Amino acid sequence: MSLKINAKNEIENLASQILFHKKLYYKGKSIISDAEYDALENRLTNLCAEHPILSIVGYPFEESNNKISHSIAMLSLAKTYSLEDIFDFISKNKCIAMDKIDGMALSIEYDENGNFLRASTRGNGKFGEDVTEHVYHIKDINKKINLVNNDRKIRIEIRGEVYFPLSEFPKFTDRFDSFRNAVPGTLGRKDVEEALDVLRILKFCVYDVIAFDKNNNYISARDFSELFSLEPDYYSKLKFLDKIGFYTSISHVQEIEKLKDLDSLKLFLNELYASSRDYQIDGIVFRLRDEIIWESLGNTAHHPRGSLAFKQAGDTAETEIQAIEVNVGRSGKISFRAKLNPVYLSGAKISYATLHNAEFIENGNYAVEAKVEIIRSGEVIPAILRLIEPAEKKFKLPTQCLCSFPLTRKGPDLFCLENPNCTFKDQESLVYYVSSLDIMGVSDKIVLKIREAGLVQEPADFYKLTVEDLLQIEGFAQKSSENVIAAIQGARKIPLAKFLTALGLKRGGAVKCQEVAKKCKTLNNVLKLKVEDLLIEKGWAQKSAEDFIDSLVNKEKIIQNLLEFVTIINDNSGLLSEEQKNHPYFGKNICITGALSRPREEYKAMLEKAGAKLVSAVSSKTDFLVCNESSSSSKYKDALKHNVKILTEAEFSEHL
Ligand SMILES: NC(=O)c1ccc[n+]([C@@H]2O[C@H](COP(=O)([O-])OP(=O)(O)OC[C@H]3O[C@@H](n4cnc5c(N)ncnc54)[C@H](O)[C@@H]3O)[C@@H](O)[C@H]2O)c1
Ligand SMILES: [Zn+2]
Repeated sequence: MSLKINAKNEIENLASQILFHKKLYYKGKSIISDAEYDALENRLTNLCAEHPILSIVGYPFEESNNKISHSIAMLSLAKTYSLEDIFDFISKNKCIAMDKIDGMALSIEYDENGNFLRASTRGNGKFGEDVTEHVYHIKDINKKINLVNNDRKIRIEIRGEVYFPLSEFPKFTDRFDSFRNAVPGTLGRKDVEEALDVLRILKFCVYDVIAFDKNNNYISARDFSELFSLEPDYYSKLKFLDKIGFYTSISHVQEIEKLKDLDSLKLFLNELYASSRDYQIDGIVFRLRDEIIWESLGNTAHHPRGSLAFKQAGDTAETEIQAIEVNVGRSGKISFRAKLNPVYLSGAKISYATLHNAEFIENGNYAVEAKVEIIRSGEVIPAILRLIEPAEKKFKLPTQCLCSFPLTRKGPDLFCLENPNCTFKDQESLVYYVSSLDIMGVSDKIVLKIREAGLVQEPADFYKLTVEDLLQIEGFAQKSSENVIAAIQGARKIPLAKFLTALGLKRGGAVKCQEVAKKCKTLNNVLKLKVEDLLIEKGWAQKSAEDFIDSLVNKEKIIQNLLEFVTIINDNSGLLSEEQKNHPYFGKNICITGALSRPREEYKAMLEKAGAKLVSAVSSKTDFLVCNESSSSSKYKDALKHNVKILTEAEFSEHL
């Protein structure tokens, strides 16, 4: 009896976890690897194969009115991690193998004259989100196709994967955390105009076509091939799509001839995985070549029976936990990470893995000296998969925050709630430190990511970062990591006023810090300042002077640690504000619209530095609209209406 209850609890627990992770995943925000997720689904399949949650396809976007109904359901794929399953599948049927592109499925419909009609996402398989507006701007998707011999006036629907080309990603790391969230993030945007620069570079790879006759009846595989004089064979269908102007990744589509045994299959797959492509794949799809048999096999509620995807488990390795480090997040939430005996996984040296929260540590019995298996599957920060051998001593969860105040337990997490001034949870101050120093190419978003990965606790930690550290964070490639490290290391000489501003001292805005720097000349003198010394200066009241000195004292340790890495240049303030005041954009309201060659965030930072204000709409108070081309956008029209000067990007950047 109790066993049954336990199993029931586990089933419910698994189902709710699966739903939870699905929701995050389809928003492009997954927090566990696919292998971890698939393990949950597998466990549920073993306990209760008919559980309804297992046949849910996708996860719909938030409620909206713009749903498009799919006349033929857009399904998922059957998946396996086992080579034997694949060998079995291809031994029974003549198959082809092709990339399973890690993007987002789209349905593109054309009318009987070959004109682009509308586009939708997969959604829950039956209804998708209308993304017609977005697709107008995706250059890679044809807006007109030419079907020769289309006497029967058939209508076709193309299905494929829209993806973010890898080579373009480095330009967008400050906007997106990963390839995965770049596509849903862009197609999910209500304001298409804001997403133009991304839409223009998205690529589309087609893997299927469906046809309908004048009366909207589905045209069978046999009729389709007769209609266009093709062999009823998937490969011929792809060639046909290629011919009418779609990209089909056909160069990566492999006909499978003779694979005698598992070893030759392994070799075959290794070669496929090793070939170079400008997109990420999350598997290889095996599909029956014969279109008529494929169609006759039909579908389950979840997937077509004639296709099977092979997924490669993320690489795993065994190692030992050397230490468990605590990190205070925004809102005071405590997260934990394991410092590991370094091991190499998928080409990267791994020294840390996330331990998530207090509950994860308790349930998994993780502790210093425990032997664990870790996994890295490309998408997420390395995670601990399981405990191999427990440690002798159990790990004692901390009772105090790094700020010495007691921690509060709430569900699975510990929080620092009792100290409103906890500097450790003061995430913003780290971002502030870097952004005040204007380290080129290191955006707030990058700092936050580094912070969230638990790699920095205080400003001095930035200077200890290595390329290898960054490579462990999702979205950081070799080149971008090298650039970030080079930028940080290149910014070690800091003028005094800037340094004081970057510390984020209470009442210590840029102007006040400039005055203090001018007065004191050296950091040593600043550290000796007393409240009375400030009170004799203009603009300091008792309270503000006290706050400033207090927070300077509080940050003394942080300052000392920084001095191990940075050199402070004695005062030369005053210069900056003169320079600012003379800048042509000083005090101006500037609006930017449409696609530009550089990320908007970069311009924003430059404008702020020049003392300009970036505004989101055009009104009579706006001084400039920056825009590369005339358009029908409301901002452009407003600019004409209010006589706002319109600058091209080139004109605009001349002064930056
Ligand atoms: N990490 C997580 O938290 C998490 C959560 C949920 C799901 N997932 C992962 O998502 C996957 C299940 O999601 P799914 O059902 O959306 O997709 P799927 O993996 O079942 O694959 C179906 C999709 O593959 C795409 N595709 C790419 N190339 C294709 C080709 N050549 N032929 C046919 N289809 C092709 C299509 O978009 C299609 O809709 C699993 O791999 C699972 O691990 C992960
Ligand atoms: Zn604290």
